[in-house]
Amino acid sequence: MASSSELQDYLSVYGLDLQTTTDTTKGRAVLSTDYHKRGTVLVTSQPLGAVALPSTRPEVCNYCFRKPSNPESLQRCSQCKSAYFCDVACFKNAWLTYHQYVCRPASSNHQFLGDDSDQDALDLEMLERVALNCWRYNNRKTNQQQDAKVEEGTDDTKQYNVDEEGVDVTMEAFDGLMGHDQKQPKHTLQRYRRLAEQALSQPYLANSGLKVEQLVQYLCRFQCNNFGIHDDRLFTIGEGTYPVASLFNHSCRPNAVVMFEGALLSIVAIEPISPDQEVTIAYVDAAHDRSHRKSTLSSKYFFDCLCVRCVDTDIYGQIDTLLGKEASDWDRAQALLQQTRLDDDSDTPTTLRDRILQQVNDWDLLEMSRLYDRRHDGVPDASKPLNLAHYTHYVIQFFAPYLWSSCNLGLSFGNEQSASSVLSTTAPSSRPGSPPPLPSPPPRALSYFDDPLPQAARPKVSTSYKGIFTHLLPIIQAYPLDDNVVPYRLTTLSASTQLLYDEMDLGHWRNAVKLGMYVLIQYCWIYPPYHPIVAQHLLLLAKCSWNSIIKSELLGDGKALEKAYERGVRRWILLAKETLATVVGKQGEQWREVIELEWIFLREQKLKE
Ligand SMILES: C[S@@+](CC[C@H](N)C(=O)[O-])C[C@H]1O[C@@H](n2cnc3c(N)ncnc32)[C@H](O)[C@@H]1O
Repeated sequence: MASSSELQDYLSVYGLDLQTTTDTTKGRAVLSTDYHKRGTVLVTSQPLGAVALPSTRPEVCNYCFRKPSNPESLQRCSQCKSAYFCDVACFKNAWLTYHQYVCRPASSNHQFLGDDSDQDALDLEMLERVALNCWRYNNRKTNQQQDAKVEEGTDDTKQYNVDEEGVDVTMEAFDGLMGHDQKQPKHTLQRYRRLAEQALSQPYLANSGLKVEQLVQYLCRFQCNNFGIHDDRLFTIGEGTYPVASLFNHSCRPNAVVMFEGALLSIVAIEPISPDQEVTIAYVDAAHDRSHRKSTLSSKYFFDCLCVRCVDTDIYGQIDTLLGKEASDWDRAQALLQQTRLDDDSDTPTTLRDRILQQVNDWDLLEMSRLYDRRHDGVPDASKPLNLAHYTHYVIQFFAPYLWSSCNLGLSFGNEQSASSVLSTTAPSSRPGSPPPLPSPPPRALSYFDDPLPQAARPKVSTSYKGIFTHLLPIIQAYPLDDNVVPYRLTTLSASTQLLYDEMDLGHWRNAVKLGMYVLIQYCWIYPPYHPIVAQHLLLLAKCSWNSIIKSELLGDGKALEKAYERGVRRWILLAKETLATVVGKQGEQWREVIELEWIFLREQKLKE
């Protein structure tokens, strides 16, 4: 067994410390010992076991979990016909570590069958993989101890590099994980016992000496600790046991996020973190209502969340009141979206989707921009329900300066500091992988604004989240509401997000821009500005705005509208570049896309001059 300092040594290299709290439910907490900039990779974590979701198997390398842009380039195992690999090297590594044990001829292959919702199949596969690794590790340790006895006087120096996560570190972290075995419901333990017996019936585990109780304990740990593995678009592609990453506690307003490069997990700071501050990640999506978050955290992780967002009196806590109850709203939204339109002759939209779409179709972007322009004193008409268009344009006046100042782009009226120069200083140097050779347009071009929004924007209120919230909450809550489409409710957000993707699929780019702006506002309430979901959404907005320019040119919509989209493209690209570079990194597809879009956009602007 590794001495307890090996894990601590590993964490200390990253400026982190694992401390035991006085709260027995909480257990340990990871505290920072240094000042960490936003974007810093706080720690990396290797999987003890990782399984791809059945639906993603033909697209993901079964060993390294990379997802090539062309899935056809993956090579399929000729025996089981269900595992795909980047190349021979990945196949060999997989074969040596686990695939030789789990690979069965396609005709007898039960394990890989099933769909993503077949939790038993996923749990069983993960259990077998982790059990195999634990068994091999224990064997190796026993052999090493015997060898050490024979070679008396052997040097007892460490066998690992402290800055690399050796297997000793992974195993020490795994051994200490909480499983809340005593709190698991009886039926769950019965299910785990059945899975454990099934795993031990496999020929390669039958003689491992592992016991059913031990495997039941592993399964309890999986429930409270495992991660969904996502690709760089944040789509879940698999599940992994990452013992080192599992040391981090939860907050609904976290200061760090989990990112993946293939199967390698990184914990990345999304806010500056000071010494003695706890590093937290989110176990559940913050875009859920408080009762949903709390019940998931309580049933799956066995704790009552008392984070800053879940504490009533705090400003973040009040956000949940604004977003509304999700359980009923969410169900209603889904039901309404599914509901087919019964009366096709009627002009009155009958589904939530139709109502939102009608508001989006009626939404005059130019008129709204003028009404809520800094030169006018536009506030929504208090006698009418607050619709999506008025809500979005009114609130974005507050959130645009907030995003700008949070992202520290240094753009303001009379301040021509180049965004790229700021980018180069804020981009993390610790991130692996070098940027691809991409065109680099003149930096001043994008940061030059023909209108000096947003820092000079009206209304002049604080650009802090708290300031905006305190100012806006009583105002937007004072408006009468159309019960069917309440702009700030989670129900409306979820329905609008689906509609946004549908409109993009249909090439309705101008509607997509409007919906995208609305969704951005809701994200600003819910996520910190450097959250990867926000970064990804900014890129989407930039793309929709660019496509709207093309469409406007084709349809001859007029210069004013084109200008509005151009301003949008500039802003969203700048923000997307900054946030992507910081939290997602410059090695992925999204970085390439934003740089290419910037290049095309600036070339077009030059041609127009
Ligand atoms: C992934 S582990 C986190 C590391 C854990 N604290 C440890 O010592 O191993 C998840 C467990 O930590 C505890 N936990 C995590 N976040 C918490 C929080 N915000 N409040 C209370 N307990 C928390 C719960 O017991 C949960 O089941």
